[in-house]
Amino acid sequence: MEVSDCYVSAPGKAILHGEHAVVHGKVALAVSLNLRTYLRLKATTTGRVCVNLPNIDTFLSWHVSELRHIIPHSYGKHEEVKRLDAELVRRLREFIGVTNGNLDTCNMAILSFLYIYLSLFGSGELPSLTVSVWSELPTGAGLGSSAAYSVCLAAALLCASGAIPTPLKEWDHTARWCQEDLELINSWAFQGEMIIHGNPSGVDNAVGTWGGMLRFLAGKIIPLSRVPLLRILLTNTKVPRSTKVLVARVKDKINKFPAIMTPVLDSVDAISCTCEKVLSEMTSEPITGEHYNILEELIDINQHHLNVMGVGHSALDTLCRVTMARGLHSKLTGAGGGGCGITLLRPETDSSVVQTTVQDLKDCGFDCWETSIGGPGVQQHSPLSVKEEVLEILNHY
Ligand SMILES: Nc1ncnc2c1ncn2[C@@H]1O[C@H](COP(=O)(O)OP(=O)(O)O)[C@@H](O)[C@H]1O
Ligand SMILES: C[C@@](O)(CCOP(=O)(O)O)CC(=O)O
Ligand SMILES: [Mg+2]
Repeated sequence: MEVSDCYVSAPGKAILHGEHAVVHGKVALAVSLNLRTYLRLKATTTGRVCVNLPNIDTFLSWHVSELRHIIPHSYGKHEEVKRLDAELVRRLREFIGVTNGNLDTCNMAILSFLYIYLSLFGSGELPSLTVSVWSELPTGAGLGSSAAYSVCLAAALLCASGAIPTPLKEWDHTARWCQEDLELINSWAFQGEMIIHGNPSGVDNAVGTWGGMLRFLAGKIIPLSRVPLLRILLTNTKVPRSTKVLVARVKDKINKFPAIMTPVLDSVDAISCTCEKVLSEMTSEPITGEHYNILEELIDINQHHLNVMGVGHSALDTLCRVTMARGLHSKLTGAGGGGCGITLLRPETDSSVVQTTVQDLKDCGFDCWETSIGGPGVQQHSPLSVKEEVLEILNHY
């Protein structure tokens, strides 16, 4: 089978409000970041499928005949599926040697690659190819690296299978797919997220697919086109954590104390809705200090709620305390339990205040940088439009 080579990329995300609550049917507001995951898919004639994941030190390859044995008998073509094929997952776990349900970083990444690859190609000839991925995002830190990875896999493998076209024309540097193709990419990326997260809401892969800022509620995605330019500081506490474990922890808490936890989730929902309303007002009337005061209060209240849900961490408390000492408000973003937090900067926040805050946070051992938000969703690239340092890594394999 002939597959065409391609480069694709997808952005990471920050959740402004609604993480965890969104898994339980509440509203989340999320925005894409200017940090991206890049993937190169190269057709080969070696008869092998090679996966190079330098961020997580994983380099594996199999002969297509080995992979052929994994596919359940009487396997039909899976063009669009909402649920995981449990039999395929079971066989894949057996193949990579994980039977106890405990998946580490490498196994989760490989399982989601093989799942999408075999689902898309399993009913026909398995193509020989090499997939290499490099990300600017920290892995497992709350910025949606799993979703950016899954979106890239879905886009590249769907193109390779011919299910969607490669949108890049000869003269283009970057190109995006039509709405229908994006929906297909998003639904396959969601499958990857199901393997990595267990029970994902779908908000992360939606941001990775469409980019920009969006409101997400029970699978319904509404892009927010009228939003003010927000200045945000991102801090990575570097405390490792797993989204899957944290999502399961919140679920246990809700099951244990439903009467206590339900109002907390409802309150987070109201925070997201209030935030959305304020952001919209900020685009239709002159921005005032009061708008920012409300945004800051919402951040503080939500951070308390996330602590109540059991997804805080002392490093995140340190982040909140250190920034508060400079008059800045922070909350965790993503699954919490460590990982990253966001700090809202006011338009009038002096660059000297930003600099000293960044230094204070670095002195705590954290990574910290001001970020720009709202970058494009999944894209196909010509090699010319991939940053040289990224291209060098992807072309190394
Ligand atoms: N660049 C990458 N290369 C390979 N796998 C990745 C990459 N980025 C993320 N992953 C996969 O996603 C997992 C992290 O997902 P998760 O715990 O949801 O954290 P995050 O907040 O970054 O999405 C990793 O364990 C790995 O399996
Ligand atoms: C906690 C959650 O709301 C977001 C998880 O984001 P991340 O994987 O930590 O980047 C889970 C989800 O929405 O699926
Ligand atoms: Mg994730």
